[in-house]
Amino acid sequence: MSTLEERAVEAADFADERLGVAKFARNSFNKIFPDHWSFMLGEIAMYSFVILIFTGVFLTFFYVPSSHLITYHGSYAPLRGQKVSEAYASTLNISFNVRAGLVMRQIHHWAADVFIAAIVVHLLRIFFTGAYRKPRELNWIIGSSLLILSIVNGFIGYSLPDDLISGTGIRIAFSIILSIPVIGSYLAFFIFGSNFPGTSIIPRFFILHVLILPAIIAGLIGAHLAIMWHQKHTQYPGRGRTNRNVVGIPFWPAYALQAGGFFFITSAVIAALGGFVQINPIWLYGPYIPYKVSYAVQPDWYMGWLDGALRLMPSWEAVFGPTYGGHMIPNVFFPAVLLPGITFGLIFAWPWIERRFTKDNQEHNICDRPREHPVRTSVGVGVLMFYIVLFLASATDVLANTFETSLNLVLWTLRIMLFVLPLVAGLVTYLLLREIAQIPTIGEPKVPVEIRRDVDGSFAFAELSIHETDEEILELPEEVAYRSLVGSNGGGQLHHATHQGNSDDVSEEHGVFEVPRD
Ligand code: HEM
Ligand code: HEM
Repeated sequence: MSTLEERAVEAADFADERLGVAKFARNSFNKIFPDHWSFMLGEIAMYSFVILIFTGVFLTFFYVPSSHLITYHGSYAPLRGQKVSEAYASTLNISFNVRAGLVMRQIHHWAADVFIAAIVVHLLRIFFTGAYRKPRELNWIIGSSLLILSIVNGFIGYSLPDDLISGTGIRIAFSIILSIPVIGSYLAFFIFGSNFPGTSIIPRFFILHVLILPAIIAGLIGAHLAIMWHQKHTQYPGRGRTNRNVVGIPFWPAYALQAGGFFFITSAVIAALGGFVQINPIWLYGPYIPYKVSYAVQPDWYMGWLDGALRLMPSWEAVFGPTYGGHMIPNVFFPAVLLPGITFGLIFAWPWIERRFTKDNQEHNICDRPREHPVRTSVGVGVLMFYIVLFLASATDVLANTFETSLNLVLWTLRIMLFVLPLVAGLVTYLLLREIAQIPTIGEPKVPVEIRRDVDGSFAFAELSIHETDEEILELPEEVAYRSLVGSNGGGQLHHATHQGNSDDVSEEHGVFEVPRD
């Protein structure tokens, strides 16, 4: 052994004798992970969060969290001589004077958008495959909390530059908090430290954005992954997969290298977006001045549904009659407090709502195919459509301009679509899935077809039997050697065994292992 190897072995022995790391490492390295492209969605969210931390730390070196007004003398000529906040001036400084500052800002912003998009699609994957059912309800709850915290941190993040768009967003947030019955005005003054805009909100947002919320999010992601590791991932139905086993690739080296590679791919895509696609050019919007607002002001995409709800809400002001002292609930309360409350309340409660109807209290480690659950799938599609229409509604002014029509027409069209489209989408999905269920061959393995072309140019089709293909394509021998892990939890040694080949084993899938789930 070379000296370097000797040193490495000594270091490993040192750690093992004191911390018992060898057993832990062996158990972890041998852990079996089911594999499917849709399991990468959670990973994209995780990797984007890592990118957010790296780029965010860079930004903290230069960003100044202060609403204090100064006269701008920086390198962006059109704004010279204007009164702007230090926060705005420092973000301009990051964009124009700090080396790699603009690309870091843009990567941070793109990473935030990708992060939340990945979370939402990950949630949809979990929903449509029923992966939230027993025993994974706790991870569903932690995940839903992560979604809320990430949206809030995204909103706070893009409020930090204190430009005209973000300032408008903070003003809307102030009105929303004010609208909460009884406690609204106290809460708004507590959070803002004064009437709007005040000078406290930017520094307070800063500390929430760079420390408190990321720390909570990081802790919850840790818990989320630890629970997933302990419970073992679900797997899709397929050859050899049962509710009681785990079929997949070992953590080391296959899974870890695949995941590591995927981290670099995610980083590369986000870096390319940050490098080539402009996002949030705050110098074009100008500094925040409370009495100003501009055309085509849109928040980041994940706030679009709330903005759309605010726009679509009719101008009703609910007054709770004389019995309650004639208390008026401001209009914004319904779309901006009640709607998110109901939305997230339903998301949190979904596993239990479903259980109430299905009375299903069994453990489920095999994912559902969405088509096999027409009710759940069509409810999901209908609800998704509701939020897509709300999202579209955040662009009412742009839509009216694009289609050269009146804002009122766009507003009313979207109001009607908000209730009609989800019903239609849900119903069509339900009917289609019922119809698919009638197809006799549904769920059966696809039958391979051989196409032959004759010398005269005509084609002849012949169906091959599954048996034929198994033999011809996979070349399965009678006796197949397969490796399996013995011992519980995937913690045992890898060993070889001989196994009688049958259609239900997974041994012919290269590099794939099977272990008992418990
Ligand atoms: C859930 C995680 C996070 C999200 C969704 C997020 C999102 C955002 C967004 C959208 C912006 C506006 C960027 C722009 O166009 O200027 C921003 C700004 C900022 N973020 Fe984050 N961020 C996150 C985590 C972090 C972390 C962990 C740090 C630091 C440790 C950080 C530091 C900053 C700073 C200093 C700014 C202001 C500078 C600027 O706007 O360029 N962020 N963030
Ligand atoms: C910051 C946000 C999140 C991160 C970083 C994250 C990360 C992950 C990762 C890496 C996995 C394993 C791979 C996969 O199945 O995709 C996973 C699984 C899971 N996540 Fe998330 N997740 C987040 C948010 C959510 C949300 C919003 C929900 C649902 C409301 C959720 C529910 C679950 C569940 C139930 C599992 C287990 C899935 C299974 O075994 O099939 N997660 N998460």
